[in-house]
Amino acid sequence: MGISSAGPHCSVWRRWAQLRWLTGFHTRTLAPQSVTSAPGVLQQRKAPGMPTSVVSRPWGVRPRGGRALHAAPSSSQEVMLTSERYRVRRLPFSRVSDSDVAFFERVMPGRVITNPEELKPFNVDWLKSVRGCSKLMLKPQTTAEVSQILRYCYERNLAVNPQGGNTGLVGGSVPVFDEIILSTVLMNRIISFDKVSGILVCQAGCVLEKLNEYLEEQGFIMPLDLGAKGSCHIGGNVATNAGGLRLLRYGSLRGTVLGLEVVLGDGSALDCLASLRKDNTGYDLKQLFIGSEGTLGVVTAVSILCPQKPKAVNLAFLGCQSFAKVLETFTTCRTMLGEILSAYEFMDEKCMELVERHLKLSSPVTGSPFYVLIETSGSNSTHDEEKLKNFLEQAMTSGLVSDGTVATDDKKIKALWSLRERITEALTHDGCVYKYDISLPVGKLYDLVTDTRARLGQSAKNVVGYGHLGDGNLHLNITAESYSHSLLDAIEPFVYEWTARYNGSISAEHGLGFKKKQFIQYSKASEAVFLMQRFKAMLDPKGILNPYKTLPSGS
Ligand SMILES: O=C(O)CC[C@@H](O)C(=O)O
Ligand SMILES: [Zn+2]
Repeated sequence: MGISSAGPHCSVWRRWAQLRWLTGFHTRTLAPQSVTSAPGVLQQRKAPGMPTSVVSRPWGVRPRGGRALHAAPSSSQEVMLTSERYRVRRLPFSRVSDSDVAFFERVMPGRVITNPEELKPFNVDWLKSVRGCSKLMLKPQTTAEVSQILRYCYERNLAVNPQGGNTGLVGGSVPVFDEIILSTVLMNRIISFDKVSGILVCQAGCVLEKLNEYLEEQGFIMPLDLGAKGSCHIGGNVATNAGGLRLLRYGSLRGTVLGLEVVLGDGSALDCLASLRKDNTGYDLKQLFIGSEGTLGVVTAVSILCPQKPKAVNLAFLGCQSFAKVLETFTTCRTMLGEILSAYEFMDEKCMELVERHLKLSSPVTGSPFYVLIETSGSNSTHDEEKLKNFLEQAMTSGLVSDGTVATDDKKIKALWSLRERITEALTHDGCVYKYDISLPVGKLYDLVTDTRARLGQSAKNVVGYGHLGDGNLHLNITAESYSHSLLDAIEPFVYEWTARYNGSISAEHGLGFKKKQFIQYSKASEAVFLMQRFKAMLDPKGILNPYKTLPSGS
């Protein structure tokens, strides 16, 4: 449908959207996977058909009021061991002995996993791209237990891999060799919530979506939302400084996290669990742990500032004929929507093709090379709709947008969001995925996709670009039939050099983990990396915490 026939009036849009909904757009409702059992304890329930050992499946297995859906890709093929695929040498840590296992059994009886079958899913990342061979997983319930574990590991020189929901995309959440997996899965207690200040204090293993559900009941939401919400743990979110879909509105975790409790490499617990908006007493130590990917300490509890739940939410899903129009639409909507703009996401037509082909989702808006998803969240639906209507009128009459649909009801909003949120999942069905999570000046964002596509030609199956345009964050993804060193060599360091040329970041929100750590110098000066290494040596002198991650090896 062209701009002229749609007409610039909002009600026309909505009627037209409803028609589209009836004709082509499907939503699915899945059974809930998680339940709240005792007050304050958020538990996960095994979904039907799921192996007992897998209580969580990342990247949004399940929808709630949220818009996440569906399971991770399954592959019958064994994932290659990280140590075989990449040239990496095991550091001289001790190996877990029977007496170590006996010690842990005494500390946390019944919460010590040594069964190789049970350990399997926790040794492999969600993308099925890296695999460790840990022989031991521990499931502490309290900070005191985490302290006991780390004190012992420190004495014994045993390496530890802290693990939340295992939803990471850079190989940071699984062991590289035989590190002990320290899972936060049973640390899922809400400690307090203050309705006046909106400050939530909870243990690190609370699932993001469960926290959001808990808050919604009280008229609040989490300041963070991402596709993996159904499985990811808040401690893991903090450890990676996850960005997600609400960052444009509520800012990064560096602003919303007010306090942390962390256990250091020698087992000492650091209580910085403040619940204050303002606190200028000395250095802000919690910032060191936000985004440190479990290499400086294990986050055991989080204090976080939560916004009010918006009363009115609207979504517009629009087609644009060029990336220049995507940018101009952003400028226009920022000006015209102002304080109610809560998300501005973009995706190219390849993304939509893959979502349709692999997940059988059909978009109500087709025929454009680019799509944008604009969300407004406010407190007055009449006011918000009026603003959105004016913006849409402007965008359409000026030719910025060539097609589109709007949704105000919850079900349609979720279904539209899933077109964006499920791109990651669709990509995994397309073959082997090479992921790049890049920050760039917004005007350059799509040039990287175009240049990469031209460079790789037929050697890649698909090269797609999407992401959080409002945050200057591109998700460049390349798929191929199978993993190949030569394709990787064609992509890297090309993508990193390109990014550095424009002073971008080679990891906007996913962290460096195992896969990107060797490339840190493209985004950080050597003096900065050196200082990071000194922090690491000070806080984790034996280097037992998440070794082989974040900081470059061999330096
Ligand atoms: O899979 C990716 O590249 C991005 C995942 C996530 O950060 C998203 O924004 O959907
Ligand atoms: Zn993202």
